[in-house]
Parts: sequence; structure tokens; C-alpha cells
Amino acid sequence: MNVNNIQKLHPKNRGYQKGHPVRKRNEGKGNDCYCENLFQDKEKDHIMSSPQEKQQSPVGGYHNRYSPRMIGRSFEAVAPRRPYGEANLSIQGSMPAKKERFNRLLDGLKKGQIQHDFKLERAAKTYEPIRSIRSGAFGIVCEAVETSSDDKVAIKKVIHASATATLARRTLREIRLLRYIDHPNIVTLRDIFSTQCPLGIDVFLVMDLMQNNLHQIIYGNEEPLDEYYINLFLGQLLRGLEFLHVASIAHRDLKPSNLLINQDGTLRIAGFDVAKYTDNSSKKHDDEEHCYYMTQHVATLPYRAPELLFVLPEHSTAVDMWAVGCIFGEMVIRNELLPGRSVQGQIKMLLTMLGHPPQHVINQIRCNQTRNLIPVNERKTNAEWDFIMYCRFRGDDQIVRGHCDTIDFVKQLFQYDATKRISIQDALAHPFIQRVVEPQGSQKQCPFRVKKDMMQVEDLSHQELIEIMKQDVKSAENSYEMRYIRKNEMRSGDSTGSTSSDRLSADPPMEQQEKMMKDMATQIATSESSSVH
Ligand SMILES: Nc1ncnc2c1ncn2[C@@H]1O[C@H](COP(=O)(O)OP(=O)(O)OP(=O)(O)O)[C@@H](O)[C@H]1O
Repeated sequence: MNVNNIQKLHPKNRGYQKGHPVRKRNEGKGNDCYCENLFQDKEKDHIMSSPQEKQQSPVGGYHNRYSPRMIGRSFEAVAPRRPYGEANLSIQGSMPAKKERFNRLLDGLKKGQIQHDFKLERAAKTYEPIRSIRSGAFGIVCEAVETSSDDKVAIKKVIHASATATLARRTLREIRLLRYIDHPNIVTLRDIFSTQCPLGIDVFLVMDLMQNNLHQIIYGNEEPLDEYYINLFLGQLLRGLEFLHVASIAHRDLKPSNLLINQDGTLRIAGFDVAKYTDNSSKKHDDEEHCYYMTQHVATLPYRAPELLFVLPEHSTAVDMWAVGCIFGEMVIRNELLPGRSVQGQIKMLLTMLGHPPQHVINQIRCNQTRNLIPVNERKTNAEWDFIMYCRFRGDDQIVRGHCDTIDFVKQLFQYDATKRISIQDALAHPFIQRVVEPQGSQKQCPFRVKKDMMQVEDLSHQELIEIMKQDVKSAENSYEMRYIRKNEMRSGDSTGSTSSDRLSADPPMEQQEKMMKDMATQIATSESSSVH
């Protein structure tokens, strides 16, 4: 495969060739996101030492891998991206006297907006919203303070959560997945409550606040992500996924903005609204799913596995492993690896970059329109990962090119055939991961009731979803109160260490679990076939 084709394909490079303005190395700095702190030392070091000094340095490390020629060429050509978080609204330079007044005005407007967006009713005594973090298609997220403890939290508001079956199912999936999970690499849900709205209920999920997400980390700093951090984040992502995949739960929307990162480098997976228990035979909502994947907002397209793009009959936890490959690649090359902007564009991108899928995969595509996108007589070569993953911006061939086990790892993640794609267990045992990720002991299992609850979600009608969601919110409110009482008990001396969620999630023995899951799957299958006839 010709590398130039790959580079031309990328929207940013297309823009550059058409004469987009380019930014010089130190322009556009000053985004006050935390990743600057995280990488401060490296950056200072980088600024202090000239390229020549770095080349002459006897230590073979991060800086040594830059050649002066590379630095000159790459940074002139590439405009550093703005961070994903808040826009920088402060005015610099021209009107210093008015700046303060303008900022005060903006602050007032922002405060008004957040009070309007987060009318917490009963919970207003418990949480005080401070600033907006993000507003998306389905919900808005703000930073808040829990007034009793002064803890900082993030509150996600799912607007009109009960208005449609899809929204209700998305909300219920997130609630049911997160409420009994306590894992170092999965976002912590602290509380749930709801308020009335004209179309039913708005649901609020209160989580521990994380300072940043991986998107901000990748693009919010001028320097490429250090190899140390790439490996640190990759290792934690795989650990979080192992916990889910062993329980047959697929996240299905992994992307850098759903990987939250704290100042100490802890990564937690978030955004579980399309997560699914994948080990049952329910096909009841295939049409709804199909429609969702064809219309879902474009930001997640670059991470979407071929079985979702081609709408193949089965998909499972393998979709997440494809996304892991995309995220790993993005951390290395500091660009989306497969940056399609429409479903068709994404499919074409895959075909051009990775070659054609094997014939047996093409044969499984039910939709003629999709199948017609794959030209019959054209090139079918395999992807040249050496070139794709080579980061010309960092002039750094150590991460990928230098190691064939890295290339092998990437190849195994980007298998078109989901059944041949590397599993999470094999990924963790892969020589590349063994080489770069600190080994950890075995981890605890996902509580049985999470699997059970997730399985049920897929089988509910809109009305049932609303009822169950209301029940879940109510019981979560009660268990939050229990946790709250428990926390106070522990503070006042009782320190057995078990939380109310631990007590609620005591698991039956493994054989009993398997039997219960099988019984439920049979029940679902029976109710489906009786509703068809
Ligand atoms: N606990 C948290 N701490 C800090 N920020 C958070 C937290 N949870 C979510 N966010 C921020 O809000 C954004 C959206 O969160 P989330 O993915 O849960 O919402 P969403 O509506 O599913 O969005 P999307 O559809 O883009 O995935 C995240 O990318 C992150 O920046």
C-alpha cells in the first residue's frame, strides 16, 4: 500500500494540501487543561534542550528519537488541535480594560445556563452544580459539589430519559451496569435520581469527578503522548475491558472521550449507554439496533468495528477490541486512524486502508447497498501497519516499527472477521502487552446481578422500560441513602469495610449463576417466538 494514499485520505492532510493555514510550533498554547501538568516535566525538558542537544544525549530515550529535520518539517505542516473541552473564551491583548467585565458577564451567563439545565429539585440540597463539562445529543454533564462532604462529582443529566424506547433502554443500560460495579478502571456511580419533565422524566447519574478524558490528553498538549503514558492507558483500558468481557458485557462505544483520566494517570471507562450483555440469543431489538447504528452521530464512526458497519448478524465483545486498536493507533499517531465521516465513508476508509474483507465476511452482509460498496475487481491487499502506525510527526519509529510484536498485536486487533479478532484474555497475554504493561494480579469478577440485570434490559417494551427505570431509580435512591448512612457509620468507628452495594450484590455459586442465566435466556427466546406466532 502506498503511504501517500493513506496520508492523503486523512481529512487534515487533505486540508493541508489545499492550503489550510498552518500553525507554528509554539502557537495556540495556553490551554489550561490538566494534561499540561501531567506532562509538564517532559515538556519543560523538551523546551530547555535544543534538538541538537537531544540528539547528542547519550541516553536513548523519548527526546533522542526526534531528529531536528523531523521536528522542523512535521510541526510546520501540522496545526495542533484545540482541546476537546471548554473553548477558551478569554480575550487576549486588544481590550485589557474590558476583559474583566466581559469575563464577569460570561460567568453570569454560564451560571444562569447551568441553573436552568440542572434544576435538581429534591437533590438541590445535596448537590451544587458548578460548571458545565459537556452537552451532547442525549445528555449534559456538569461538575458539581456534594455539599455534605465537599466531594467533587460529575452529574450527567439524561434529558427526557423516558420519552422513547431507545432513550429509556440507553439510560437503563447505564444504570444497571454501573450501580453494582466497583472497579478501578470503570467510572464510579455514586447516586441516581430523577425529576419530572414535560415528556416524562429526566434522569441524573452522579459519578466521581474525573479531571479529563483521553481525547483531551491526546490533543490538548503540543507534544505527542509519551510512550510511557500510551502503555499506562492501554494497560488500564484492557484491565477494565477484561472485567466487562469476562462477564460477556460489551461496551460498544469505546472512544477516547469515553476514557476518563485523572491527574494521577488513572483511567476509567465511561459512557455505558449502549453497553450490552452479549451472551444471549435475543434478536428482538435488531431492527432498533440497526437503525441506531446507521443514524448514530458520526463522532463514534472512526472506532466502529466492521461487523457493526456491515450490520452483520452477530456482534459481541469483539467490537471493543477493534476500538482498542483504533484508540491505540490514535495515541501513537495523534490522529484518528480511520477518520470516516459517514457510514459509507467509513466503509470506504476501511477498504482503502485495510484492504478488502475476506469473502466469507462479505457473504454475510445482508444489505445489498452495503455489499455494493465493496468493488469486486479491485485491490485486496492487506494493511501495511508499519506505515499506518508510523508517527511521522514524532519521527519516532521505536513504538511501532522497531518491534514486530507491536505490529502483530495491531494486526490481531484489526481482523475483519470478529471471530478471528484477538480476545481480551489473549490481548493481555500477548508479548507486546507483556512487554509494555505492568503485570497485575487476577481481578475480582463482575457481580452476577449486573449480568442478570443487563440481560433483562434487552427484552423490555417501552412501557416496561419506563416502569423498570422508575423502580431502579427509586431503589438506587434508597441504596444511596444506605451507603450514605454506612459511610457515616464508618466515619464514627464501625469499619468492617463492606459497603451496602457489596451486601446487595452477594453472588450465588457459579453453577447456580449459569443455570439462572440459561433459564432467563430460554424464557426470553420463548417469549420472542410466542410474540412472533
Ligand atoms: N465522571 C465524569 N467526570 C468527568 N467528566 C465526565 C464524567 N462522565 C462524563 N464526563 C464527560 O462527559 C462526556 C460525555 O459523557 P458520556 O459519554 O457519559 O455521555 P454521552 O451522552 O454518552 O456522550 P457520547 O454520546 O458522546 O458518548 C465525556 O466525554 C466526559 O468528557
